[in-house]
Amino acid sequence: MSEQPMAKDLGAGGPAEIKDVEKQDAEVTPAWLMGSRAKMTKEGKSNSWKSSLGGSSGAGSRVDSTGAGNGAKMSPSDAQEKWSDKMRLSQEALDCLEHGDCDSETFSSHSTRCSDTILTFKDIAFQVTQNNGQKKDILAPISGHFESGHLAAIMGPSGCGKTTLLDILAGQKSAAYSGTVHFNGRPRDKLFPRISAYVPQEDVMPKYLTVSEAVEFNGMLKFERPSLVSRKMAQQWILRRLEVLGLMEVKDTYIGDATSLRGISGGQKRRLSLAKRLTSGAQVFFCDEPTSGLSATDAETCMRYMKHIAQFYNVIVVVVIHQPRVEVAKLFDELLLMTAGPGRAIYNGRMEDVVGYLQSNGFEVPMHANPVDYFMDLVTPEVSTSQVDLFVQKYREQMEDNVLAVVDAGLEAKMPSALELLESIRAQMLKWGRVPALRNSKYGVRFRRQFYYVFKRQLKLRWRDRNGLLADLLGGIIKALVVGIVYMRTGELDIKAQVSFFFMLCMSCAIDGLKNMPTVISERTIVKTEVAEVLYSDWAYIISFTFLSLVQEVVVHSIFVVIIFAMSGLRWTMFPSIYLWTTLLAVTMDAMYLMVASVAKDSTTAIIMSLPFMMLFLLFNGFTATRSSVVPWMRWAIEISPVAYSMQQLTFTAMWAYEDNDSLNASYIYIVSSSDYKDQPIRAVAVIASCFAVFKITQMVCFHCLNNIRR
Ligand SMILES: Nc1ncnc2c1ncn2[C@@H]1O[C@H](COP(=O)(O)OP(=O)(O)OP(=O)(O)O)[C@@H](O)[C@H]1O
Repeated sequence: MSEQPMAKDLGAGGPAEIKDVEKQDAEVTPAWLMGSRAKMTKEGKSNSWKSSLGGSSGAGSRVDSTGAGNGAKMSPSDAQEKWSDKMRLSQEALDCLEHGDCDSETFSSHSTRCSDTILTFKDIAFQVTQNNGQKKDILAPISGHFESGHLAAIMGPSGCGKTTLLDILAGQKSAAYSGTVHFNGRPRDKLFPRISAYVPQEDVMPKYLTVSEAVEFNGMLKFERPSLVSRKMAQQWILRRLEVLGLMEVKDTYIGDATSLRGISGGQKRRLSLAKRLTSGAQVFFCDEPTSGLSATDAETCMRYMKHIAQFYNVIVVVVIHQPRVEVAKLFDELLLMTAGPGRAIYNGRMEDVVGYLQSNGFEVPMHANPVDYFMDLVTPEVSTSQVDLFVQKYREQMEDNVLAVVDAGLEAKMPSALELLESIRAQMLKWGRVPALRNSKYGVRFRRQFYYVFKRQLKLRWRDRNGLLADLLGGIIKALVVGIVYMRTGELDIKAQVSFFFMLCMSCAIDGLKNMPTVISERTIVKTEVAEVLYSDWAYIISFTFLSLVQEVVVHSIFVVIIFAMSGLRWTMFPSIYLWTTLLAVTMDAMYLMVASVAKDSTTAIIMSLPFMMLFLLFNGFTATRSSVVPWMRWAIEISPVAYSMQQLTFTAMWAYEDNDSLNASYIYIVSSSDYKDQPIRAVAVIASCFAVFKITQMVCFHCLNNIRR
């Protein structure tokens, strides 16, 4: 059983929505694999080990070098033993590749690799409308073809449209573009995200997750574990990925961030980004500037790992990269070089042929010069030595026809579709026990599982952020003590003191939720990346977040109310009612702040945006501004204000609690009538609950919509 396919194989699962291949004999090669081995190759593109593999193992299938039998016949201990063999063989194959001391036969017999795949794109063009209304071409029609086992670079001057092209190829561009992108000779479909991975330039990850947990999270959401693969076995497999990317020594280290938690280094973060996607079993990797911000040494190490991934797992790796140093440039098999204004191809072929191409066109690369640097200088429009027009013309004359011939053949290729690849992978996985039927969904696992993993991670992250939790709890306690001191023994004082205590209590509860806005804003970036990667539906996050933040809010609020009430000296018979109304008020106002945070671009904007809502509810509180004192056309503000309803119900609570105290009771009756209060608990609950529902639904919908706006 293959290493890389393992990830993939584990990805199949769920209800029998497409076709239940469960009953198929796991040893039988699916029919579509027969005769589909002829992988698209450009002349001279295949390297020796690759062509040798094509014959023996067969493109589109995997070699099971462990010889694991049918899972149904294996006992768990047999499975464990065979799994260990598989891990050992995979380690040997990697060592062999790293040290370069084995021939292609040895390598392919040790390593079990992904199916051969191709990615072909034709006439991709992209335009934007400028502020003055004029159209601007970002990409002129551009075509190309990438193959598995190869590391391909997209290079070019800044702003020439490299990232735009990569985003289009990866299916990450939501803006309209023209042209076609085919995977294995077919248009990409909704299953493409399950076999591809996008490694963004800035990978935001939760700081309180360890390296191995981050990798495991991706793996678990991309595949269903076969019944004989225990959690321990799955973890062994994750550790193999960490080994492949040189992350073993930091496997238990928190990822951290630049400010509050020292975690892994920048280079390790880049590699972790790759390891996460590797675990998802992708067969096509799109990487946007994976070396940006890294030292020259780290950049080289990182690219070497990517080269390993391409070769070891036989996957397509397409990398957007700025001028790499010569050692790094040499690692690439293919180069698509672009120029700017608009983005056009000026070289599309093997990296090792660059020097010859330049030479044949009269440009001798100076001794000791980096050929890529030299070439880039010639095609960067702003540089004085620029020869953009000449190279555009040379490309048309010398390369374009060949490229288009390969592209046209690629578009017509009859190779397995994403569904067929997933089916074959699942068929292999059946050797390791039962695997749920393949799902016709862009998600690897069912919503239930998505929710489970997202919720579990959220819980873990909140628990590990002890400082945050402590600050929240201590903040609540300190606030309660400070306010409690001010209103100490209010129960023994007159109506003025008591009513101002209720008013202050409502105000505190109404503004408390402001502190939660930065959390939602910082987590949003992470969720956006993960949702774009099709790891899970954003509803899994929204529901988890809503539940957990509600619980945390209620716990902190409860501590606050108990302390402050105990210090106030009011009668304990009032407590249930006071607790109920203040809790309803706090969670509703919290929902309002989270709603604003879900649309605001940063914390400052969120605070500014929340001010009008806050002022509306706080000013029209039914006490300082009563139903009879406000202008008639603004009375509606009191009718919808959760603060006003809470204040009203607290006043009634106190009035009944002090029924035996004539002077206090009379004062309360006066307040009730002068404030135009009505004892309407059901209406109060209904209005506050409606506000809560409106805020929550708006928050969820806004979060969902904004999350799905890509670029
Ligand atoms: N959706 C869009 N709307 C407006 N402009 C866009 C959009 N997408 C890309 N562009 C513009 O296209 C141009 C090319 O951007 P892109 O990021 O692809 O370039 P690049 O070659 O990757 O640049 P760099 O190397 O500096 O990262 C930029 O000017 C960018 O602003």
